[in-house]
Amino acid sequence: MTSLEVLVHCQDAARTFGQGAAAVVAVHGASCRVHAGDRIAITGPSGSGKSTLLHLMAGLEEPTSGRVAWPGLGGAGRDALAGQVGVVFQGPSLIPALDVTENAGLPLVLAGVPEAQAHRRALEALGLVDAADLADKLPEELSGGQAQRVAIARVLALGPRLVLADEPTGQLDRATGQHIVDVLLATVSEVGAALVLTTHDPAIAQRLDERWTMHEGRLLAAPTTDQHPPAAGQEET
Ligand SMILES: Nc1ncnc2c1ncn2[C@@H]1O[C@H](COP(=O)(O)OP(=O)(O)OP(=O)(O)O)[C@@H](O)[C@H]1O
Repeated sequence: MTSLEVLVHCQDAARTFGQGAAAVVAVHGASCRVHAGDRIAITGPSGSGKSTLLHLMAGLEEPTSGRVAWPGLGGAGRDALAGQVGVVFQGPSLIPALDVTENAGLPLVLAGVPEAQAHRRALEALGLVDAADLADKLPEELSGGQAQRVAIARVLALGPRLVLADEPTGQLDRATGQHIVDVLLATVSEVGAALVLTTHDPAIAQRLDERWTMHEGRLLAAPTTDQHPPAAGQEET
């Protein structure tokens, strides 16, 4: 369910990599808002700027011009985001030497949560993604889909208000990918977080309530007002 609380607000946010003749404008001034409870898919061809926009929303990249703010997450600065924004990456992202529970609890430990508490919250999050039986395994013992469920648990353990998933199904077969989207949709609802997910796969994009499109660094079809976005299938043209 969406609300009018704005978690992320991009105002003409642009990101250029490199300088001079070698400069690449990954994102031209993008303006958009993500509200509490939103479930948004960002689609677009390879190199169209989806990951870069997601990284701007996560505070992992700074805009080279324009502004990104997180009014519903404590303000304008990236420092306020710790624990409130979780990112699920496309590829393998688990630490090989740590078991599944240690991986899922690592961000909490790094944030200063006592180890016993981090362990308990990691186990709870693994339960949410139906991976409690994997708790003692090492990443090398997991399938791609299992590893991605653990990566989702690692984000959920933080108790985030916003989950940003960058091609979370990109390295999985279609059926496993659909299952991972099921898990993401169910768990963000359960913990009350908003979800923004990038994907090449139209079948996956259809599963979310809203679809935004990127083309050559430009964000198309992203509502920029505080109004509720139109329901799926009724987008403005
Ligand atoms: N760190 C970087 N340094 C230089 N160029 C970059 C960097 N990150 C992205 N780019 C460039 O910015 C453009 C947009 O890349 P981005 O990864 O955001 O696109 P994408 O739509 O997510 O692509 P894909 O679907 O293949 O992941 C590309 O031309 C890419 O090469």
